[in-house]
Amino acid sequence: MILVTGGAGYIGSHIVLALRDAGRDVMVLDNLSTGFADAVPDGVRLVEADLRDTDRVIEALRGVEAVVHCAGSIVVNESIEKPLDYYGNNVSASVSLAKAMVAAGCQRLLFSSTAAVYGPVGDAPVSEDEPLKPANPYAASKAFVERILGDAAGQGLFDLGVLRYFNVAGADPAGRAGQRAPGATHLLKVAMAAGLGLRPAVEVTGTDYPTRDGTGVRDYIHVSDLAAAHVLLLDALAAEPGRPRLYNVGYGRGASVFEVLAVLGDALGQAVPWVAAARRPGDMASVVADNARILKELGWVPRHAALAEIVRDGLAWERRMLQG
Ligand SMILES: NC(=O)c1ccc[n+]([C@@H]2O[C@H](COP(=O)([O-])OP(=O)(O)OC[C@H]3O[C@@H](n4cnc5c(N)ncnc54)[C@H](O)[C@@H]3O)[C@@H](O)[C@H]2O)c1
Ligand SMILES: O=c1ccn([C@@H]2O[C@H](COP(=O)(O)OP(=O)(O)O[C@H]3O[C@H](CO)[C@@H](O)[C@H](O)[C@H]3O)[C@@H](O)[C@H]2O)c(=O)[nH]1
Repeated sequence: MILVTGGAGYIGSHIVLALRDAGRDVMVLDNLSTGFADAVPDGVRLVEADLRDTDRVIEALRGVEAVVHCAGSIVVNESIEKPLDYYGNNVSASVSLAKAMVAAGCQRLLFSSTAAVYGPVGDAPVSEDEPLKPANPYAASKAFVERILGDAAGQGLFDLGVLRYFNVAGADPAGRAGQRAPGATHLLKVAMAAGLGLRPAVEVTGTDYPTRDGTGVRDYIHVSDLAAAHVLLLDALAAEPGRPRLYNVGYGRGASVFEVLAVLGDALGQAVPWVAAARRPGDMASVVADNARILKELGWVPRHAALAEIVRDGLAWERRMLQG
C-alpha cells in the first residue's frame, strides 16, 4: 500500500491516478485545507487528518510500505506574509510525518520539493548540484525539509527520494483530474480564467526582467509527466534500498509569460487580455531544469512536453468545470 499525503490536491490527485494506472494500491491522507474529497477516486480510501496529528498518522500508516509526501502550503507570496504558518505546515508537519513513519516502520518516503529551493539562478538550466539559495519562506521551508529528511535517511530511518518539481501545469489528458482550487495563483490557471472571461485580465507580474521579452521564464511541466516520475522513483527506491535519490523534474526548456499567453491565445482562438503589473516579491527572472539525471537514472520519458498540450489539457479541464 502506498499513502499519498495531499492526495486530494492538484498534484497529489494525479499521482494517485498514475499509481492506480500502474496497478498499485493507494490511499490518501489529507486535511482538505486546499484539497477536495471528490478529487480522490472511488475505491481509494481517504483518511481526513492533519499531518501534525502524529498519532493519527501512525495509525493510518499501518500496512503502508511507502509514502509520497505532497501535502503542504504552496503560495510564495502568502509565505512571505505568513512565514510561521508556512514553516509550521511544511516543516513541522513533515517532521511529524517522518516520526510517524519511523514509529510505524514504514520503509520509503518520496518528498515533493520545488525548483524554488535554488533561488536566483541564471538563464542556464540548473542541476541538482547547484547550491541552494531559497529566496522566500516557502522555498526555505522546502529546503529545510530536504535537509531534515536527508539527515533521517542518513541514519537509516527510511529510504528517501526527493523530486524538485519545476512549474507544474495542465490536467489529466483523460479528464479525470485537474486543478480545482478557485484561488490558485499559478500563471496558466489565472490566464485561463482571463481567457474564458472569468476575470478581466492577467496581471503580468514583471515585464522588465532580464529575459528575452522581459517576463519571467519557467520550465512548465505537464502534471501527468510529473506524476509518472513518482512511480519510477518509488520502484527505484525499492530496487536499491539505502541509496538516496534526488531529481529535478522539468523538461529543460523555458517559456516566458508572454509565450504562455500566446499559446493559450492560439488554443482559445482569441488573445488573452493582460495588463502589466509590478514584480512579485521573492520572484525570480528565470528557472529552467537540467533534467539529465532523471532521464538517465530513472529512464523518465516525457510524453506531454509540448506547451500546446499542457494548455490544451488544462483548458479542457477548465471547460469541464465550467459546465458543472
Ligand atoms: N504546483 C506547483 O507548480 C508545484 C511546484 C513545485 C512543488 N510543488 C509541491 O507539490 C505539492 C502539491 O502541490 P499542489 O499544487 O498539488 O497543491 P494543493 O494545495 O492542491 O495540494 C496540497 C494538498 O495538501 C493538503 N494539505 C496541506 N496541508 C496539510 C496538512 N498539514 N495535513 C494534511 N494535508 C494537508 C491540502 O488539503 C491539499 O489537498 C506541494 O508540496 C508543493 O509544494 C508544487
Ligand atoms: O498572475 C500571474 C501569475 C504568475 N505570473 C508570472 O508567471 C510566472 C510563473 O508564476 P507562477 O505560476 O505563480 O509560479 P512560480 O511563482 O514560479 O511558482 C510555482 O512553481 C514553483 C516551482 O518552480 C513552485 O514551487 C510553486 O509552488 C509554484 O507556485 C512568474 O514569472 C510570474 O511572475 C504572472 O505574470 N501573473
